[in-house]
Amino acid sequence: MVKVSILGATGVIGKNVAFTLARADTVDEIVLFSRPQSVDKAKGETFDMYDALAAEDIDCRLTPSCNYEDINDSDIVLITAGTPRQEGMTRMDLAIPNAEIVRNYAEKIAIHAPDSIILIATNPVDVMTTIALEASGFDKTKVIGIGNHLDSLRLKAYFANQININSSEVHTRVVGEHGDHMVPLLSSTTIGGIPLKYFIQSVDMDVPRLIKRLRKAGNTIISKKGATEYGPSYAISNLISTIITDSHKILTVTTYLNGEIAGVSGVSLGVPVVLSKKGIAMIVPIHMNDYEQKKFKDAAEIVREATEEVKNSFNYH
Ligand SMILES: NC(=O)c1ccc[n+]([C@@H]2O[C@H](COP(=O)([O-])OP(=O)(O)OC[C@H]3O[C@@H](n4cnc5c(N)ncnc54)[C@H](O)[C@@H]3O)[C@@H](O)[C@H]2O)c1
Repeated sequence: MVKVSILGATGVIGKNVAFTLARADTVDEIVLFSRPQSVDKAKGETFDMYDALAAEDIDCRLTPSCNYEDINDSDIVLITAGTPRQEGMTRMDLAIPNAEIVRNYAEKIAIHAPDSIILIATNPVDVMTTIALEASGFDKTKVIGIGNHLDSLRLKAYFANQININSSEVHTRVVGEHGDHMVPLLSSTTIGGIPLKYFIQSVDMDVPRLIKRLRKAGNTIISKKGATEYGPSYAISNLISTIITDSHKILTVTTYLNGEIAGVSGVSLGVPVVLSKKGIAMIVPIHMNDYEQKKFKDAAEIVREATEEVKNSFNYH
């Protein structure tokens, strides 16, 4: 029996993750948790999803709820509740109000689903990962932010499209902050097993332009359709399926660092990890060139400052 609860399930990301996960048919129950004022909407979402699942003969239980008891015994609890980013806003503009929501939910998860793995999508996700870690009191291997997984998927797709090859041939990662200070690891990117620096000598590829596009990807989508939807939802359900199936894939997520990468400590950042049904089985020791390492450390300082600012704001309430 595999149970996943989604806190913020009536939102764009929450409901899309619920539907994507249900369709993947790897979960027995999904709790669509919302505030009392939104629970009727959560009910409507489940009715609509059941109709779609009937067409595919999928028997996944969908539980709309505003009652914390319903998240009891969840294997994974995903937090997507929060204010979404509007055009022109940085993820940091959302930090303080969203931290209150994440802190409250993390405390409730610790009471009702103490053996679960917590996933956080709410932005700024690197800051929220530390907030959830401290509020839940969980081991750091069990509190995971949806950091740079989506950024890494985007970059992989850009490279593949640019040279018209299957995306499975591209191995690339984005680490650091999920935001303006993301660090694409070009030095360790390979295409068909060949390091990028050799590959770009024989194909026409404007890498700086691709990186610029990557940094603006979220804002570009928000400016054109109001919200990011399919990309983050598929990235999140992909992470959940990797954990549930214990498939030990290496994916890039946000985790609290204790000096494992570039000596960075006391802050949550996106790094590649091995994911198992226990959470983070291992942080993968990445090699960065001097430029990437400097940018990674810069990102660490920026996220650390924002995390401190958010934590200090708690004292005023
Ligand atoms: N990490 C990523 O890759 C990524 C990608 C996309 C979105 N996000 C983030 O995920 C979050 C949700 O995005 P969305 O597009 O689904 O937003 P949305 O506005 O569609 O949904 C937000 C949800 O949070 C709930 N909510 C709002 N205020 C609340 C409060 N005070 N207490 C409890 N619940 C509250 C709403 O009812 C709704 O269910 C945002 O913070 C967004 O920035 C992260």
